Amino acid sequence: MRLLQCGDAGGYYLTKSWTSDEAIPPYAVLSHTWGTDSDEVTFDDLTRCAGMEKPGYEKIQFCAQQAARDGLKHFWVDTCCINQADNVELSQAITSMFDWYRNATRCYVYLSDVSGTSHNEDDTHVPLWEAEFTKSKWFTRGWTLQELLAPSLVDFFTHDGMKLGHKGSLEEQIHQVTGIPKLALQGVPLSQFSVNERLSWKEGRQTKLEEDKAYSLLGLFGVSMPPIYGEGVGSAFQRLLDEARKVEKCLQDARLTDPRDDKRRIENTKGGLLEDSYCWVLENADFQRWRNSSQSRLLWVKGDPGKGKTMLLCGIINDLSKSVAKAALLSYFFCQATDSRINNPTAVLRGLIYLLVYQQPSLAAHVRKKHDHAGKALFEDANAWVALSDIFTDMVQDPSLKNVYLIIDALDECVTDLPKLLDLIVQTSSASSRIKWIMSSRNWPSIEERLERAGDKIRLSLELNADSVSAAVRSYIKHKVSLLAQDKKYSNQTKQAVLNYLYTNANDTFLWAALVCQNLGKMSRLNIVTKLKAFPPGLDCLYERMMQNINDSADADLCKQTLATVAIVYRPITLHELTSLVEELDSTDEGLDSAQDVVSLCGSLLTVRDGIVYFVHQSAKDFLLKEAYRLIFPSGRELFHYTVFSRSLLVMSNALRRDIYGLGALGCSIEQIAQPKPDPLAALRYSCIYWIDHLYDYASNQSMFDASVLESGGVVDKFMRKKFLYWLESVSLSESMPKGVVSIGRLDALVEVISHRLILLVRDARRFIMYHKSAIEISPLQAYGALLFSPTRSVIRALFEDEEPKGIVIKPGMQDRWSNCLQTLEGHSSYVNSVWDARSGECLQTLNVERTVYDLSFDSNDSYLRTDKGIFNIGAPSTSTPTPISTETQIAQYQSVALDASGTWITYDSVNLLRLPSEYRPSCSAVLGDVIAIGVGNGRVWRCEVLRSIT
Ligand SMILES: Nc1ncnc2c1ncn2[C@@H]1O[C@H](COP(=O)(O)OP(=O)(O)OP(=O)(O)O)[C@@H](O)[C@H]1O
Repeated sequence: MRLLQCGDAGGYYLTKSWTSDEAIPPYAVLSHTWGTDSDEVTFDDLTRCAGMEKPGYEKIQFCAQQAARDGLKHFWVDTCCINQADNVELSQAITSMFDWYRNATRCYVYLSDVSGTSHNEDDTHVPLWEAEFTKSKWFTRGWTLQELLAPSLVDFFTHDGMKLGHKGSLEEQIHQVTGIPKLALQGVPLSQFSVNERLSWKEGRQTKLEEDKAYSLLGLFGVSMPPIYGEGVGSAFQRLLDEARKVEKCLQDARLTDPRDDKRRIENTKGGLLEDSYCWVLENADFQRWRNSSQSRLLWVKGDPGKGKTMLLCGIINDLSKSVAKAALLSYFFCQATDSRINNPTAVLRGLIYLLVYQQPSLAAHVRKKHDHAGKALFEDANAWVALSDIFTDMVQDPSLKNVYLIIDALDECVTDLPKLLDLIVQTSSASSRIKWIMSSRNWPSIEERLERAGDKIRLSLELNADSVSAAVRSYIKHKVSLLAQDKKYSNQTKQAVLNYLYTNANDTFLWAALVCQNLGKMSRLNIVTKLKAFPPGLDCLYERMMQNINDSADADLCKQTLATVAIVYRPITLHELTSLVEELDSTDEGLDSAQDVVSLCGSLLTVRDGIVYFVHQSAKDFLLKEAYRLIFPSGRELFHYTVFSRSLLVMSNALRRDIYGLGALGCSIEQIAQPKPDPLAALRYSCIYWIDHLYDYASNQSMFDASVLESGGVVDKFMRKKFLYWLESVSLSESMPKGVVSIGRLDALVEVISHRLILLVRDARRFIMYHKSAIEISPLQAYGALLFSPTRSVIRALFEDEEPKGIVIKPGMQDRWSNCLQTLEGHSSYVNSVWDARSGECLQTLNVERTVYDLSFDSNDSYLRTDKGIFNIGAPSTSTPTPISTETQIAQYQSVALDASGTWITYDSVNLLRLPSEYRPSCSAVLGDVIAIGVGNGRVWRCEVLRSIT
C-alpha cells in the first residue's frame, strides 16, 4: 500500500510501498465518485509531478488539507495511489481495499454534487445540502458501499469542503437513502447480517465494469478471490457467493458455543452484574499499566474462590467492547469445569477463533486453508488442537489486524491439558505487540510457573488489592440486602443487623455473601438475627453447614444421590435427565416435579436455570468432591460411575426405538427436524451421549470392575444387539455424531483390554458408525439406509436385518467384509479419491481416477449397461414400466428413482431416500423405470432398484 504525503515545497509525493506486515503509519482515505478518466489524477501523473491542472487535483488537495487538520501526515486516494496500469497491483488492491478503508484513521467522503451554501427554497427548515445529500450520486456507486461500511470514522463534506457531519450524526439520512440497517452503520460485525441482506445493499448501485459489482463486495463478505475481468457479472457473483458460503460454513463449524451467550448466561445465573462491584479494576494501577503500555501484553487476574474474578472479567469485557469499539477485536471465553464441552483447550480456541472470525470474516481465510478439505472434523478429530493452535497463531498475527484483546476466564477450570493452553498464550503474547491477553484463575502455583516464561506480564492479585475488593464486596452486600429488605419487608433494625453480620463475616468473598443472601431469600423474616448464626464465616464452613442440614433431613439419601449425580456428570444435566439417572426419582409418577423438589432441598448447593441443574458455584462442587466425598460417594466414585452407566443403559433399553420422532421419510434432514413436544429424548439425551464414558470411568478401577458387564450376554452385549441402530439414530437426533464415533472407539479400546468376547460385535459397530457417520449425521434415519451399503457379513447388518428399508435392491450385492476404508471423508467434490486410516492419518487407498466411468446407458434390450469402460451384463432389470432412457445425471424433479442435483442422494419421487457413501457417488448415471445405474470413480458400475412400496 502506497500513501501520499505533502512535499516540503508543496505538491504531493507517494511514499514507499508498505507491505502488509509493516507498521503502516496512521492515514486518512478519500471516498468519492470518479469523473471521466481524463479528469482524475493518476499514479503516472504523480510520479511525473503532473496532473495539477486536472479537476481531480482539487479532491487530493481537499484530502491533504483535511488530513493535516486532523493531525494525519499520510493519506490515500484510489485514483493515484494504485498503479492501475499494473494488473497484479490492481488485483491486489481490489482484494485489499476493504482492509485499507477499515484500517484508515478517518475516511473523508467528498460529495462533488452537494453544496453547503444555499437553502432549499420550498422548505426553509430543510437545508439544501440535506436534499442534495440524499440524492447524491455517491450513494449510487458500487465501491462507495464498502467505503461507507468499512471505516469506523466517516466524515461527509460538500464539494467546497464544508463538513456536513459524520456516519453517526447522519445515520438516519444514510439509513433512509441506502436501506442499510442502522446497526451495520454503527459497526456491528457484518457477518451478523445474512448473505441475502448484505446483497440487497448493493441494489441500484452502478460500477463502470460490470464484474466490479461483485468485486466491490468482497470485503463485505470477508472473502478474498482474484478479480478476472471478462468473466462476466454472473460468474463473478457465483464465485463471490460460493466463497461467502464457505466462510459461513466455516463459522458454523467452528461454533461450539457462542461465548457471548455464555457470558450472558453466567451473568444471569449469578444474579446480574453490578457495576459498582467491578469498576474499581478499571482504575487499578496494574490494569491501567496493562492497558496503556505496549510492552505489557499479559494480565493475570488471580484470587481465591468466590472473590469475583469471573464477574470482574465480565465487567472488563463490557468496558473494552465500548472503549475499543472497531479499533480492535475483542474475543473471550469462559471455561467451566462442570461442562465437558467447554473445559478444555480446544474448546477455548474454538471459542476465541469463532468470535474473531465473526468480527472480521476475512480471518476465516486462515481456518479455510484446512477447513475446505477437512470440514467440521478439523475442529473435532484427534488433531484438532494441533491444527487449531496453528490457525490461531496465524490469525492473531494477520497483518490486517490492528489490536486484539483476548480474554480467558477461569484457567483453573480448563481441566484437561492446561499447560498446552498456557504455553500457547505465552508464545502468542511474545509474538506480536498487537495482542493483549487477560486471564483469570485461582492462585495456582502451576499456572504461575508456566506464565513465568512470558515477557512483561502483570499480576493483579485480588488478595493484594484487599481494600478495593473489600469495598466492592460491601457495595455488593448493600445492594443485595436492600433487595432482601424490600422483598421480605425487614424492619430497619433487622436490615441493619443483616448488613452488619454480612459486613463482618464476608472476608472479602463475594460468593459467601451471595450464598447467604440467597438462603435468606428463602427464609421468613422471623427471628432472622438468630438464623444468621447458621451461616458461619468462610466458604468451606458455610458449605459444611449446608451439607450437614441436608444430611439431617428426612430425604437425605435422595439428596445425596442427586448431589453425587450432578457432581459426576460430564455436562450440566436437565431436570428430565436427572429423573433418568436417579432411580428413586424415576420410580415416582411425578418424576419431574420430584426432581425439582429434590434440587430445591439441595438448594444451597444446587440451582436450576432454564430447566438445567447447576452447582451454585464451582467451589460448591469442589467442596463436595473433597470435603464431602465420603458422604456422597460412600462406595467410591467409580462405583457411582457404574450407577450412572447402568441407569443410562436401562432407560435407553426401555425407551429407544426406530424413528423415535415419527419422521417417516428415510431422507428427512436433521435441519428440518423440530423436537416433538413432549420430546421422547428429553430424559435420555445425556444417557445416549455419555453412557460409554461412565462405563469407561467405572472400568478405570479394575479392582472394582465387574467384568461380566462386558461378557457376551451381559448388559452391553444385549444393548448393542438390540438397540445399537436406534441408539445411533438418537445420537444423530441429539446432534452428537462426532461424540458417538469417539465413544464407540472408547468402547472398542475397553473391550480389547477387558473382554474379547464382544470384540467382533463392537469392532463391527465401530466400522459401521465410521463408514456411515456423514449420512447418519445429516439424516438420522439413514442409520437404516446404511444397512444396504454395509457388507453382507457385517454383524450389525445381520442383527438388524429386519430394519433394512424394504423394496430397495442394490446390485451387485455388497462385498462380504468391510473395505480398507475406515472412514469416508466428505469434502467438496462429489466423491473422494482417497481413503485414509483414521488412526494413523495414512492414506490407505487412492482411487484410480483414470478409471472413472464417464458415460453410461442401458442397452436397448435392458440386459446390458454400455459404458465408456466396457459393457456390463446386468440381466434384465425387473422394471415393469420402462421410461425413456437418459444418460444425463438425473435431478430431483424426476418421478420415481433419480439422483439429486448434488449426486449424493438417490431420490424417489423427488424425495431424498438413500444417501450414498462416497465410494458410491456417480460420475454418470442412467435411469430405466425404477432402476438407476450409476458409474463411479473407481471404474465400477452399480445399480439400485426401488420398488413402489418403500418402507
Ligand atoms: N460485580 C459483581 N456483580 C454482581 N455479582 C457479583 C459481582 N462480583 C461477584 N459477584 C457475586 O459473587 C459470586 C462469586 O463471584 P465469581 O464467580 O466472579 O467469583 P470467582 O472469583 O470467579 O470464583 P471462582 O474462582 O471460584 O470461580 C458470583 O456468583 C456473584 O453472585
